[in-house]
Parts: sequence; C-alpha cells; structure tokens
Amino acid sequence: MTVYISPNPGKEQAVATAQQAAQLLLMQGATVLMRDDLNETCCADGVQYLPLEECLPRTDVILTIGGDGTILHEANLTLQYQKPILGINIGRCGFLATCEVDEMEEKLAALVRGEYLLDSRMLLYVRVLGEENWEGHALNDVVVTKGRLQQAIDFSIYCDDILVEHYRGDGVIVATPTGSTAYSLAAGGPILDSQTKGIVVTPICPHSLTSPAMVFAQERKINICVGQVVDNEVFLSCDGAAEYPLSAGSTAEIRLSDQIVQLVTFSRADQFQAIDQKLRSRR
Ligand SMILES: NC(=O)c1ccc[n+]([C@@H]2O[C@H](COP(=O)([O-])OP(=O)(O)OC[C@H]3O[C@@H](n4cnc5c(N)ncnc54)[C@H](O)[C@@H]3O)[C@@H](O)[C@H]2O)c1
Ligand SMILES: Nc1ncnc2c1ncn2[C@@H]1O[C@H](COP(=O)(O)OP(=O)(O)OP(=O)(O)O)[C@@H](O)[C@H]1O
Repeated sequence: MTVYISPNPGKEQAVATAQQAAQLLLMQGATVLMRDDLNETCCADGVQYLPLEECLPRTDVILTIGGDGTILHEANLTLQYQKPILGINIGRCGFLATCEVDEMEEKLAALVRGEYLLDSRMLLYVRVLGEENWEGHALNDVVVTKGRLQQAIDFSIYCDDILVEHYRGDGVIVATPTGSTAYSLAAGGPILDSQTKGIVVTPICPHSLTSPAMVFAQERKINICVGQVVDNEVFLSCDGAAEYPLSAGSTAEIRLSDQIVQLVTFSRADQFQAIDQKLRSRR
C-alpha cells in the first residue's frame, strides 16, 4: 500500500505527528510519500519526497494531519484524483477524522492490512449564473452570507425553478448530509445520516417566525437568488473557503456533483460516534 501524508503546515503538532505516522506505516511495509517542499521541514527516513502531481496518482490513500478544515481543504485540492482520505485528528474538533493520535498504531496497521471501510460522501456543485460563471464543489456546504454585521439580506430559494421560500436574514446554508453536522447544525438545521441522499437548506438567523430548514431530494436543483443588497457585500463560499462576491440579482445554482469523496472509516457507525464524542462534549 502507498500512503501520501499531508500535514497542515499551520499546525504546530503536525510535523511530529506526520513523522510518527510515517514511521508506523513504513514499519508495516507501506510506501510513504510526502510533497517535496516538506523535505526539510518534515524530514523522515524512508519517506519518498515527490512533487504533488506525482504523489497523488501513485497513492492508495491520502492521510491528512489536522482537523476538519484540513480534510475539507485536501478533498477539494485532490478531487480529480478520487483517492480515499483518512484524517488523523489534531484539530479542535476533527469530526470527519476517524483516527485520533493515540489510535495511530492500531489503525494505521489495520489500514495497511486493508482492514478498513470506504464511506462515499456526496458533494455539491455550485455555479454562479451570469457572465463570470464561477464554479466550485463542496463536501460540507455552500454558504451565501452578508459581509457587514448590521444589515440583513433578502434572498429567494427556488427548487427546480419553483419559488419555495423568501427570506430576510444573515444568509443561507445549503449543506450535504456530511455538512449537516457543521454550520447548518449551528444554524438550527437537522442532522442527516451521512448515508442518506439529500440537500439541506438552512436559513441563517431569518427574520421571521416560520422559516424552518428544509431537506430536498439530491436530484433537485436549488437556486439562491440574492435580492436587495445595499452595499453589494454578499459572499458565496464552499466549505468555508473560496469566497466569491455576489451582487443584487445574482443567482447561485446548486446541484449534486458528479464527483464523490471517499473517507476511510473503521466502523459503520463513525458519524454517530463522532456526534456522541465530539459534538456533545463541546457543550
Ligand atoms: N457557526 C458555525 O458553526 C460555523 C460558522 C462558519 C463555518 N462553519 C463550518 O466550518 C466549515 C469549514 O470548516 P473549517 O474547519 O475549515 O473551519 P472552522 O475551524 O471555522 O470550522 C468550524 C467548526 O465546524 C466543524 N466542522 C467542520 N466540518 C464539520 C462537519 N462536517 N461535521 C461537524 N463539524 C464540522 C469544525 O471542526 C469546527 O469546529 C464550513 O464548511 C462550515 O460548515 C461553521
Ligand atoms: N494543507 C493546508 N495548507 C494550508 N492551510 C490549510 C491546509 N489545510 C487546512 N488549512 C487551513 O487551516 C485551517 C485550520 O485547520 P483545521 O480546520 O484542520 O484545524 P482546526 O480548526 O483546529 O480543526 P477543526 O476544524 O477540526 O476544529 C483550516 O480552516 C484551513 O483553512
């Protein structure tokens, strides 16, 4: 088995954890790859340092060292290669990571023996209609939100071109089942089993008594149309990154992507274990 290790360079503990993971994998007979620019900062005996474009086609599994943001970042960066991702958690939450640091010995050995499951997660594809035709993919969510604190924005939600709701508030989150436990949950949305197929639309602080979150079938096309905006400070982002400015009248079209992300898991109930152990404990 070949494993490409990707540590989050912004995390203090990442280098030591990546070196430890590399040694454990090498001891199990795996081939270990890292990006060539880490050759000096994250040096480990036996690791092959190659350009990213050479690591990704050769690897069987991508091992991220970080938290949820690191997995989301890596999933987006490596989408075209369709390689399974295993997260080693050194984040504040690490909800999507299925290996804690103290489990590395046991779980990395199981990985090399092929004793793991692949959990296929749907992605959303978004494009901004109009001349610029900006596009992106999201494992968690597509969020349209305002830039300034003191102003609400108007927006309308269409499902397959039929108007379903008009909101005034701070914005709207369109989430996958994976993202249903992230921002959407914080905004009052439902938790979806990651194996269900659906698209969650959750308003952020809607100024109305009746604006519930809604779950649509994954085949639906969801359009978010931005209404009155005083200063054009409305932004679209995918998985908390890639902010794109929207103006009044802009429409973001969101559909099921034709790509998926596979997460490595060791139990079919990992999502529910994470809800119990990582979300409840944050109270
Ligand atoms: N109020 C909020 O909860 C809030 C606000 C903005 C963004 N977000 C989320 O942050 C995500 C980006 O994550 P990040 O780590 O780069 O930024 P971040 O560190 O700001 O993440 C916010 C929190 O969301 C958690 N998280 C991320 N994905 C999750 C998932 N699928 N299930 C459960 N928890 C999850 C992270 O662990 C973190 O605690 C966005 O996709 C969005 O869903 C949450
Ligand atoms: N490979 C990378 N290179 C540069 N920046 C990255 C990389 N991976 C992630 N990041 C950025 O680092 C930020 C923090 O990482 P991450 O979210 O993994 O840590 P955390 O916030 O402690 O964990 P969690 O999200 O689990 O609470 C992310 O939001 C992301 O923008």
